[in-house]
Amino acid sequence: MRPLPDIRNVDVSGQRVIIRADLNVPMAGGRVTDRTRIARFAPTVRALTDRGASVVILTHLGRPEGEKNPVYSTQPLAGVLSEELGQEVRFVPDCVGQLAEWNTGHLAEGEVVLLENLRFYPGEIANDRNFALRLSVHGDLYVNDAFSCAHRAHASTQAIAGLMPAYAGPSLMAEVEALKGALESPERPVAALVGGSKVSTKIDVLTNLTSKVDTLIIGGGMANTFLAALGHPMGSSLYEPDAAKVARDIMARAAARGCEIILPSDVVVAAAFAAHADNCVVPADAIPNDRMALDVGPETTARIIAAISRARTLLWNGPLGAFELEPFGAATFAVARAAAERSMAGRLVSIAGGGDTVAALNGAGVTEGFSYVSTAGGAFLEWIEGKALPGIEILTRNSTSTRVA
Ligand SMILES: Nc1ncnc2c1ncn2[C@@H]1O[C@H](COP(=O)(O)OP(=O)(O)OP(=O)(O)O)[C@@H](O)[C@H]1O
Ligand SMILES: O=C(O)[C@H](O)COP(=O)(O)O
Repeated sequence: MRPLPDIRNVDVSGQRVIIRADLNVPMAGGRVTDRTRIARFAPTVRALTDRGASVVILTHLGRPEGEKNPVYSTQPLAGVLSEELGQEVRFVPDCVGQLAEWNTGHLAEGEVVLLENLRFYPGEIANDRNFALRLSVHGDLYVNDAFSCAHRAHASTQAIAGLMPAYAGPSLMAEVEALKGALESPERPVAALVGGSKVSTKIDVLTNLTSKVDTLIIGGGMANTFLAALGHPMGSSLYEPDAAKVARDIMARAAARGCEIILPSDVVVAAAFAAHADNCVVPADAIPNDRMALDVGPETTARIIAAISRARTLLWNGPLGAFELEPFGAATFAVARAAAERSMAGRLVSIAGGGDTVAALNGAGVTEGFSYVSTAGGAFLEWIEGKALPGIEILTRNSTSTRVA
């Protein structure tokens, strides 16, 4: 990979710097429930304001599908970022157009503004050049500090970087360096644990992982999709019916390549997606019609812990269950504790990533026990897979980046 143009080598004094951050943090009831991504990003802003720049922050939050939806407003993030920075971060209730331009056009040195959710506009995900142009007028330089969005070719991660001097931010660079170091020649056997709910955007990654890892442990909504592909009834569980063929192909490839796949043999089912919902443990092939699988069961948890104790490297993205709802975090927390213990005993290199995955490790109180914790989930998986990430590729290709240095 060609070297990334580093914003730390640029004189930013008096410049308006646009930063693409990933402040897509877990939320509940309009409040931030895990601030890891915000806390990791704050030093990037501070380093720029200390050097005389004003800062315009771009981020998405959730998947509002191109429509303005107050549930996904970035406004609550401004307060949390202000606390982390120890400085006011002004929220601007749009990311393009007159109001946004007026705000970003009148920034004093050292001032910081956070714009409204980029994904309120369809042009963001469409990687639309015109939308990127409308974003680019907010500043003189562009910085991408969102490693966890680097797998997305969106207007704010790719198109904009072709329109103005573009640099990598310090936390993006730190993530790349850390993952390169940890994954260049991982100690074998390597186990990957993939769970969570973003089945359709992550399932394809598993195909290539079967040739990179020795054991593939599948949990969460991802596991439900595999169980459904095996023909098991899924009741009202979250799963992706359209991915059945891909799931079957992955299982066939894994068998051909000698990659062991671990799927749940028992699951915790509940009547509703709610904390303390009426629940019980059933075999994974016997989910009742009116129940949903919200966690893997105790037998599966023990099998996963045993598989991790045979591994020398663990790569983990996506919780095993709906961990944010009591008691459906039991498997995730037990596995997290077991992995952290082995890591601290020097028997395992444990690398985990993802917005909710990090929140789950924080919930289990074991983040410090992991060898490395990335903010990235999908991007982390694609990095392991060996794919070029568009948000990083464009920075290395962009010749305009040297103009201001
Ligand atoms: N069995 C399940 N049914 C429904 N939701 C589940 C289940 N298991 C896990 N989840 C949900 O998965 C979500 C997290 O998945 P996700 O793929 O977003 O992980 P992540 O670590 O945040 O990765 P990324 O950073 O890529 O988003 C949690 O909100 C959790 O409730
Ligand atoms: O949480 C993530 O992985 C990033 O913020 C990307 O979110 P997305 O999967 O909705 O693009």
